[in-house]
Amino acid sequence: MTPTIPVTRLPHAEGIPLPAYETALAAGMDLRAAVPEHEPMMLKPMARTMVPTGLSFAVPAGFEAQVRPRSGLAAKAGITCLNTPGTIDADYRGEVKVILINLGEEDFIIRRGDRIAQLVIAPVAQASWREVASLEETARGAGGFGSTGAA
Ligand SMILES: O=c1ccn([C@H]2C[C@H](O)[C@@H](COP(=O)(O)OP(=O)(O)OP(=O)(O)O)O2)c(=O)[nH]1
Ligand SMILES: [Mg+2]
Repeated sequence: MTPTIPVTRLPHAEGIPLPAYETALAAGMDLRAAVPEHEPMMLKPMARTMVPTGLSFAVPAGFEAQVRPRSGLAAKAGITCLNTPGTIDADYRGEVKVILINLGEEDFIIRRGDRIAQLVIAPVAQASWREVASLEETARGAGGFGSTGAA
């Protein structure tokens, strides 16, 4: 299924391409920084910031959008999304922002149009609770947190 997402480009995103799949079967569309041309952002080691994308969009009901890190930025510069995966609710109409943190050792510069994160559209379910006295048994039971062994 290929949902179509209504999107508005805010004035500060003028001229920045909409997020796009970079390859035929990519899962994510790269999100670009809508920072002013003359005011790149500087992210010092261990600092975090909210990077504007200049985009507001209406994710269809039954889907969510996830804001995820780009592996290249993580591997090369220690840049990641602090709240990964960021959750964009289907009823959110504000500007989508990317919360980046610099876990590397060098200052990181974010320039206008840089691809800073990626957006994955995923189906999502809303659940309701049915409170019960006890749960059905399973082989795993309460085992977790390494209960099956390390290697
Ligand atoms: O990386 C992100 C994460 C969230 N959002 C926006 C869209 C999302 O629908 C809204 C709320 O996000 P979330 O529920 O994660 O944050 P919250 O702290 O629980 O805020 P709220 O009380 O508004 O739900 O913020 C972003 O723009 N970028
Ligand atoms: Mg919330």
